[in-house]
Amino acid sequence: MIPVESVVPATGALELNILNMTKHFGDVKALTDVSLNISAGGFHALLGENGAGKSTLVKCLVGFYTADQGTVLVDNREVCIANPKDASQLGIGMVYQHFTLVPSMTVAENLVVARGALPAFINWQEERARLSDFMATLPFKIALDKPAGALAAGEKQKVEIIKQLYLQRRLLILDEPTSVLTPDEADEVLGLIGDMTRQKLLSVLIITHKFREVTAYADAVTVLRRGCYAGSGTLPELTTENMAEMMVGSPIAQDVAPREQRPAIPDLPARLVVEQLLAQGDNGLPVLRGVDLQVRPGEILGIAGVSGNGQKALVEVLTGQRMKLGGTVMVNGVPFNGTRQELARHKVYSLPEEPLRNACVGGLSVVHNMSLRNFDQPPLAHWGWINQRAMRNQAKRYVETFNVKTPGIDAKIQTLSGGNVQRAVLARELSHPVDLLIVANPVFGLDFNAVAETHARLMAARNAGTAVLLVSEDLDELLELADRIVVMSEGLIVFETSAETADVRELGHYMAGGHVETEVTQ
Ligand SMILES: Nc1ncnc2c1ncn2[C@@H]1O[C@H](COP(=O)(O)OP(=O)(O)OP(=O)(O)O)[C@@H](O)[C@H]1O
Repeated sequence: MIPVESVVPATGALELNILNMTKHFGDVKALTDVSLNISAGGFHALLGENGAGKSTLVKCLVGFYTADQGTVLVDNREVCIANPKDASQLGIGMVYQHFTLVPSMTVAENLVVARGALPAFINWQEERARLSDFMATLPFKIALDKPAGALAAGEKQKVEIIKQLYLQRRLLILDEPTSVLTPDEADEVLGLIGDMTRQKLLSVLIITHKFREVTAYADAVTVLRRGCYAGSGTLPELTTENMAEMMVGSPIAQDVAPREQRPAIPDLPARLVVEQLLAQGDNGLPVLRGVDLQVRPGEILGIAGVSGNGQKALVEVLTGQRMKLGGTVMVNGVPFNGTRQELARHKVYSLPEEPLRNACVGGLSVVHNMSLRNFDQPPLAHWGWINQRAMRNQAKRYVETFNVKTPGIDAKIQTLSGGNVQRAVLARELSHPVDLLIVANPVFGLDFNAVAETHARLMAARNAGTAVLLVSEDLDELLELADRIVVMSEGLIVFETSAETADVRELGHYMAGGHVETEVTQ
């Protein structure tokens, strides 16, 4: 085996082979004998259902986990990647779903610090000049002097990618990199990376659930199923159906009922009424600046907007996780502050963004997380006594109905794959009669079957009379599911349209910061 230092070549895309990689977590076999080849300059997609082992494979590759077995070849030479530093020395970098920037440092400082091994004295003039030259080679612009914490999610993700390019990576691993980007931003970023692969400057391994991205940018795919190699092939030869079939055996198409077949929205008073809502962000600056909206029973109100425009704070205020500074929130005609009692009384359920962080206790078991909403109520509790068996039975039912892949109901929820955490929270929040449902990016990280299932569940809830507030950065999702769409920009609702007659370009205009000074009507 060649020591890492002697393999590091100058620059240029690297060829990577993973041979027979196996990884266990206790009794869970997350990877079994998986092999994968990425050609130099290849744009390779790694596909698989939630829990198939994709993250485990790339984490083994970058030295975050140690595989139990397996060989990694870089440019046909065997290497040992014992930790992320080894991967970095080989020119292998990773962009995660979550951000790794230091919020209080500027973009320039983040880029320079990422280089590591800094001199005692940093000549900022030189660094700035070098960074400006580098930025001039990129098609998108980011203000180097802005603190990373002040950037919107899409911009942060661009900086994460810029950081990897600045570090002259030879293989870039992208783990669902476009989840927080608009389709245009995604095309911009993937287009740039695609150009670099064609020039043989970079090889790419991308994990994505979006077939559109695979067909538009990848030249090869490897598919995992239940931790095993399930197939591979090249594009454009492989169709979306071929890939879906490899992922699951046979694809399930669960279509959402077309708009015209939906029950009409009952003529009832609004269930959620928000007026002139004000709130501050974590940085003390206004984040909600007078939000007005209403949602009626049997209606889905879609909130469109580029992330970072107050949507997260709105969900937090409505679910009692952030204080409002002014305005009113009424549910079923009475003031509502999102306390646990009020949530239960008015049957308000929610799926916030990043459910592992915002809707779960990571170190608790699946069964306990699934009981967080009702552990102290019948049938799980009587006169203060918690019935463990009832709690376990509820969890087993949820796991089965929502097809949550977990080693068992006693596993810590933080050990489930991202998509399965999402399913577990959906199961908890959607298994009761729901009067008001507040969901933010509900299919983030879900595989295609789970997306169809989740959309069908949201639509079923709407058709059963639930008032649904759906925050989504995915316009297609909003156009498919919502009855009305409003656009949120800089903490305000700036535009409203019926989803049926919505004009995507007009929505895009307001999402990009265009304003209109008209009253929003219901
Ligand atoms: N740290 C861990 N401890 C225990 N089990 C784990 C751990 N990490 C992953 N697993 C298990 O390994 C399996 C593969 O998970 P992994 O996260 O690799 O899937 P994935 O394909 O990336 O899924 P997703 O699309 O949902 O992100 C799952 O059964 C998961 O529960």
